[in-house]
Amino acid sequence: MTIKVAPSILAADYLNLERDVKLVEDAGAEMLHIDVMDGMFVPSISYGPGWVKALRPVTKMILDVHLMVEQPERYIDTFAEAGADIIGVHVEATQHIHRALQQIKGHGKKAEVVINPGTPVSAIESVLNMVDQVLVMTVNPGFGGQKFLPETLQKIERLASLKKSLGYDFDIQIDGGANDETSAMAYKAGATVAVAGSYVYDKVDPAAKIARLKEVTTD
Ligand SMILES: O=C(CO)[C@H](O)[C@H](O)COP(=O)(O)O
Repeated sequence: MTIKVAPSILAADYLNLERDVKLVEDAGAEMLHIDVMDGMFVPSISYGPGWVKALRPVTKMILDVHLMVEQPERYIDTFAEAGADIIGVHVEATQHIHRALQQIKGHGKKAEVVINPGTPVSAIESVLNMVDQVLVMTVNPGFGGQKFLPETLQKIERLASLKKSLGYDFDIQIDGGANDETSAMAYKAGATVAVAGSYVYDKVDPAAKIARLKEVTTD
């Protein structure tokens, strides 16, 4: 067993996106992480469903769409139709998290709930039975290249323990500041997927970085 790797295109070269996507796919990444930011829920603005639609035919990787937007239920249908496989919604961004997750599942897509560093696991306990993935933000969302917050490890441990005791089957994903050291710690705590942006794409040899993430998390 190793951690699954989800490179974030936030750190890729947008003018050579197809090349950067194929590079990580060939290196064994299982998912492609697409950070959608609305300039409201988070300060940055990134991309919309057109990007998902453009990416769908160029890769077989799972398209993992992380909606960092206010009232994400307004956009779930559009991203599902664009070709997302997993759609993630923040519990902090909607008054109706249960309905938003139902909406995702209604499209036959995998449903993900996301919590910010300041949000406790208790805020999502009542929906854990209906999700395919829980994303624990390991930085405050909005920007790539931040430092991993080690206090989030306790939440990963708590989720792993709930998953075991309640017999659930969701993935536990980390996002923010993932590198070989922090991914190894998160894997030990129970994380099963690492989103990695700047670690994979910022310097030379993304393929070697992915291999390294797998190496440090091999049981
Ligand atoms: O969700 C995000 C930002 O809100 C990014 O996916 C995340 O920050 C990954 O970037 P890095 O690996 O460079 O920290």
